[in-house]
Amino acid sequence: MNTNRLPLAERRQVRLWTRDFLSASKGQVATMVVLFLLALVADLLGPQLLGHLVESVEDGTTATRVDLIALAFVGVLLAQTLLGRLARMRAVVLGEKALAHARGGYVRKVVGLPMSTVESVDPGDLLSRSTADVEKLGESVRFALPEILMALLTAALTIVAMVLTSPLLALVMLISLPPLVIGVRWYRRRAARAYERLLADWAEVQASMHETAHGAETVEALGLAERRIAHGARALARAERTQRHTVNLQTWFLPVLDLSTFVPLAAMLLIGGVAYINGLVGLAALTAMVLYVERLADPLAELVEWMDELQLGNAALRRILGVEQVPTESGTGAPLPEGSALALRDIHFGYRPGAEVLHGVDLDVAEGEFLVVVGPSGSGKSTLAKLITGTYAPGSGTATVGGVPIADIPAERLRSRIAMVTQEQHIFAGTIRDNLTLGDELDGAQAESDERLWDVLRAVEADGWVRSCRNGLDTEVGSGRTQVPPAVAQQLALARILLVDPRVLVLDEATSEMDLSASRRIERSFAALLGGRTVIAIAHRMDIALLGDRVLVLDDGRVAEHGRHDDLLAADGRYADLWKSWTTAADRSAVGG
Ligand SMILES: Nc1ncnc2c1ncn2[C@@H]1O[C@H](COP(=O)(O)OP(=O)(O)OP(=O)(O)O)[C@@H](O)[C@H]1O
Repeated sequence: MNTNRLPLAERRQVRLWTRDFLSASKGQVATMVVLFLLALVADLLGPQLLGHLVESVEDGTTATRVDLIALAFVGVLLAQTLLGRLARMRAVVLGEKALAHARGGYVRKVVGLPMSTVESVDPGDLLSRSTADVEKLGESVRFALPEILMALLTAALTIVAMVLTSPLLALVMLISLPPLVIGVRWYRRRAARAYERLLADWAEVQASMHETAHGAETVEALGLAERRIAHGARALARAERTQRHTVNLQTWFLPVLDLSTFVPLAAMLLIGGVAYINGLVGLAALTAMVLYVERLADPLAELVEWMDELQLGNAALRRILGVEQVPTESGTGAPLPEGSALALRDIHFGYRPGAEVLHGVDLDVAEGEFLVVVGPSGSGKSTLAKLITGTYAPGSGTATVGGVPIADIPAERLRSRIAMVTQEQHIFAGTIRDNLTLGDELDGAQAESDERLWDVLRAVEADGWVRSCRNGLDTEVGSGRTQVPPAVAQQLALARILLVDPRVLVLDEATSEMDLSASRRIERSFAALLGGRTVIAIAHRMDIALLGDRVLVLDDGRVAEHGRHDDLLAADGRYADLWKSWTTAADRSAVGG
């Protein structure tokens, strides 16, 4: 079982990301803040009007004046509601944009990770970062951010209004500062750690369930159900303990918060009363001040409530951005390969320490040569292919293309040099154009011209089919839309590779479904793809060997023989044995069939 976890982003990285995002959306942020401020100013006018009302009534006023103040109060209330709504809508839009930005970055990074990294990390960790964590971040930016912004602005403006109303009484508020500052600092540090642990614990729960579901057949066959249930229960228990811890932290913090809102209210009534009796403040100012203090309690409570969500979102963002720290490429300054000749020298490789799969492979493939690699199952053919395509770096020895070590070539540059063609022809939901240019979009390159797309479609002989579709290149395919026949799917996959135009092609399993006698069209499409390129075909069927210029025989991770088909047959060695047993089996199945 794999337990490698992706790293967590540094707090500094999260701050940088947030700053970059905010500065890229300056205009929207400014509009949102201004709307919030206007809503708050309207909100703060309320207590002032009520204060005047109280004072006017005490001084003896007319009904008209009371009506006017009441009308102004209603107007202010309406303006506040409208502006508040507009501001929140802006905040939600901005939040969605931030979320899309984070999610897009994560997906771009993950699809660019080397296969060796993807295979070596805990799948639950990888999965939960793109599902549960993105969801947590989403809740945080959609709901917590606007609320916190609103609460902060409310608190700040309320304090400003208090200072303007009565600087003397505003000083009373200082009483609540020490417990508040100490309490928040104490809580924030602990809560941040607890939430990070909580997300990691939930990722483990997800990993455990994923592994059990994924390996259901093995679990069933080996009678591992009880063990897997216990494994899941342990992961859940850990998550539950952490969750309890976070609740525990809150139970300590909330009373401190209550205290820091209750004490100033009591102090304001007391000191304000004394000040009023001594004529230091008027009744209007005192009424407004008491209302302001009471109002401060709400944003403070909101702040704490939503700060938890924000901490959770922050922890999620650290996990999402953490993937950025995984190196996608080795040396970026490697020189460009000259030509496409391959040279492997004394390659040793194993997936795990102490279990070597390739034991000193030497191989030269000339530019434009078509080499077929054959060998018994498990002899290391696919492993050799993965080293040539740079999926894995050799443990020792060197593998070069055009004189440059493959491991030193940055992944996106390597993709346009060496491509792997497999049997899988996935059609993505989208237009035919999207399906052809996938690789370009990932690399951020210029979109291909239609002319070029038709050229490659013609080369693989799929142009007729695309023309027969009503919308041509814009025909929607995949996921229940226009059906793509399997042969065309294969041709589109080959066209995709033609667009990337790699100099070296590694065919792994790609040829296993190829019917040499019947599927002439696919065969011709393949011919268009192979022409002029260096090709290494991993053959799981021996008759593919007939297509190559040369055959290499792998046996137990070593090169047993290499040469032309006829010469190897004449040599009557390992190749001749494989050929004989394959042709006999093929004859038998032909007779049987
Ligand atoms: N991802 C992996 N992790 C660990 N071991 C692996 C991995 N892939 C392959 N192996 C092991 O490496 C050895 C060589 O496997 P490889 O797939 O390269 O052989 P192959 O010749 O392509 O076999 P086949 O013809 O059956 O596909 C086998 O013992 C296999 O179990």
